[in-house]
Amino acid sequence: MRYTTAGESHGPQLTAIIEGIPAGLMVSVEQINADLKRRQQGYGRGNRMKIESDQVQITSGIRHQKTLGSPITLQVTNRDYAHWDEIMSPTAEATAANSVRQVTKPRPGHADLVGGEKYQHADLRNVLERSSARETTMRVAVGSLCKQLLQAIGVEVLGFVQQLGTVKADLTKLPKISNLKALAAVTNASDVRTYDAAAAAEMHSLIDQTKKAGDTLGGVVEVLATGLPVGLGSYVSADTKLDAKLAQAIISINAFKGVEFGDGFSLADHPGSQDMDEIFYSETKGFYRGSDHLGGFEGGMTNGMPLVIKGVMKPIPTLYKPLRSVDIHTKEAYVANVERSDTTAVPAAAVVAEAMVAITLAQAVLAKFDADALPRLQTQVKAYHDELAQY
Ligand SMILES: Cc1cc2nc3c(=O)[nH]c(=O)nc-3n(C[C@H](O)[C@H](O)[C@H](O)COP(=O)(O)O)c2cc1C
Ligand SMILES: C=C(O[C@@H]1CC(C(=O)O)=C[C@@H](OP(=O)(O)O)[C@H]1O)C(=O)O
Repeated sequence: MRYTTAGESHGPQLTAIIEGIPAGLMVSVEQINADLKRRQQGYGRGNRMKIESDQVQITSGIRHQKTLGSPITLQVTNRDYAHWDEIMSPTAEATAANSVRQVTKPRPGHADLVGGEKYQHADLRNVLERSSARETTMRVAVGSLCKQLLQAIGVEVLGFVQQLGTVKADLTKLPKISNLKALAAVTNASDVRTYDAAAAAEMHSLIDQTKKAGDTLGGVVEVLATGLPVGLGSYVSADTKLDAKLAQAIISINAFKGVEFGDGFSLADHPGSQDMDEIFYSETKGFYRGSDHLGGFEGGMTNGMPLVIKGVMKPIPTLYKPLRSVDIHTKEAYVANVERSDTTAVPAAAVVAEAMVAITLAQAVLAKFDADALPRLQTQVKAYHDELAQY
């Protein structure tokens, strides 16, 4: 399964084309729209989210709510384009407004300067329009479809916020990972998308203070996945390791700078006797582990324990109290351009991370089992589970 997205942040629309989803999957458009809404919510976002109301349109690959096996096209309109058509029209000639409103003072931490140098753009708007995380809308739409496919074989995926700025959710309050539905109910009800109400209140006031100061915040998101078949991915070659592919998927999200599996960097704090997940066997469960310090991976393969992956998001680079920069035309020192911006987008990024994990897991499932038709895929997954139960 492969997909691509297209679209500029203030252009007419966003598009995704997905190829390789099996035929016969019932698709809920409501579920895709609900995930798009989850990505739009989140305390600390800027005014753009008041303008947009992301709704997917499906224009190919699905007939009477069921996938056909052919490429699926998803589209989301940018409502803000109505305010930008003179600046962003794909077809009209440039007007005087375009030269007056050129972006020439690159923002430190955004793609502006390097993108301008690399693509020879004199107007850095040509960079920021595509480097904007507006693009993650389509990843969430694709991820929502992938979650529906994964649910059809018993796999659930959920992303939430573990830390916002310096405020950390209390891990001892995390509901049981085996009950992702309960955790989803708690985190979806929170506008900072965390499970710890006391931490959520602190996150709110930190966001308020930071916004007042013209500054921005990053944080840590966590994604869990349950019900995964044992043995997705492989140890045999560097490019078959599924944990490596998941790390790439997380780091591909705008502003993500680090990734951890299970206990992650703190694995270094303990001797091996405390970090390995010991192996047990029972007639009913088969082989199982007593813990999940390694986040569900051994040898680049899923080991049947929940997948636990975390990613760190740096603070938003655009500051209302802008940082020092240099005008690319005059070479004079200035403060950077101020675009309308979020104070923090960690709650939204948790939904994007969930989508990226769902896409990567769906790709692994479709590489291992039948990818033509869902009923055959389901039969194969069941036969595989039955076979492993006899191992
Ligand atoms: C959901 C989401 C919303 C974001 N919103 C903004 C924003 O409003 N302003 C901004 O400067 N960066 C924002 N970012 C981060 C930039 O897109 C990102 O820093 C930029 O593309 C440069 O890429 P890099 O940080 O990965 O190097 C957002 C990121 C995400 C995931
Ligand atoms: C549009 C979205 O996020 C945008 C991501 C973003 C950036 O630089 O990444 C900058 C802002 O764009 P604008 O200047 O239009 O407000 C955010 O709003 C979105 O998430 O849908």
